[in-house]
Amino acid sequence: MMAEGEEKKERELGRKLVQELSETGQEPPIRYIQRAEDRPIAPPPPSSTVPVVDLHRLLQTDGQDEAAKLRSALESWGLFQAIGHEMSVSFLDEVRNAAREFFQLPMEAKQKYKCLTKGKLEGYESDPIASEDQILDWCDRLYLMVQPENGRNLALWPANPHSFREILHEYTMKSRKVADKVLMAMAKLLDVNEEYFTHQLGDTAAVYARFNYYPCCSRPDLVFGLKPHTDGSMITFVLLDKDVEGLQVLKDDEWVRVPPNPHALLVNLGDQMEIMSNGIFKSPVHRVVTNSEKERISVVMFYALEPEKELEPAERLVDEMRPRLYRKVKTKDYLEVFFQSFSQGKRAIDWVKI
Ligand SMILES: O=C(O)CCC(=O)C(=O)O
Ligand SMILES: [Fe+2]
Repeated sequence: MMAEGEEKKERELGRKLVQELSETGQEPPIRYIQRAEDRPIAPPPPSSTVPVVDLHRLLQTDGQDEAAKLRSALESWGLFQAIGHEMSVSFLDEVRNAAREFFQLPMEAKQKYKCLTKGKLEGYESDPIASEDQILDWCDRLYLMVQPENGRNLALWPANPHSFREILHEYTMKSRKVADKVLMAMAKLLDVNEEYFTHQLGDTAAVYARFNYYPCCSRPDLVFGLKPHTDGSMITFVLLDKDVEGLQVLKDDEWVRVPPNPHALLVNLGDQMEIMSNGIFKSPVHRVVTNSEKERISVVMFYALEPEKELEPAERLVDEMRPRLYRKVKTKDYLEVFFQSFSQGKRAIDWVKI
């Protein structure tokens, strides 16, 4: 572990990326070490496995069985592996490879994409520090707004690998189509207007791509790649590493490992959907563990309401039988509380619970 003097020096010189810490092969610095009671312990074999939903089947006229699977997945897990989404494995591999190639560039080449504006989260960096006593995650990331298109900061979009921008654009467009389909199927399940969620997102939705890179860690028993959290989005897509496992989801107080599946896109509900569905659908707590031998990547798309929009349960889902569970807030106010809570390993949703 890092001595106190060394830590002070680090604070003065600026922070190292996790990749640089990993390359030293030393034990993780103290700021990454979880409290004894929070450390990852390998979960026992789970009593259930993450549900898989075939989106192609779901949208066919006889898709009732698949719709029932979707309902159960969203009510009891808050996530599922989507197949039949019409993106080919070779395309998904291109996205994964673009991510991997970016993180493999020399450090000087990546430093260009560091965001220098304080308070802005976009760009290449390690876990942003939001509070003094925050325990840091063993993860570097490249975080980019992809929609609305006029909100893109192209200076932070890597020019290398040379196909990166084109692939990210294509992935953005294709994923959005899938997101709209999933959201329409969800609206149908809830018996609200089929376009309720897609309209709420609309042209102004804030969509961010986050490329996560989890370098090898000599002490996976002490740190998290990502500490337990929920997403602040409405819905999230995670393109998991093709080979290396790491993501776990909390289901009935038990950590369940999410296995890699090269064809699938993991669909994960965020807090905004839990609120909008008045608690019928859940925003699951999940975490990422590290690996001493293998690095891992993931590519995540977060779909969220435009920051000025009001966030509240759909009126149709509030009645005498099901009273309103969350109060109305402005999305940007929610997200501000969300990022603070996230850094401390706390849930923001309690702040809007009635
Ligand atoms: O890397 C993963 O598998 C999940 C990432 C995640 O949960 C996130 O970026 O919010
Ligand atoms: Fe997440």
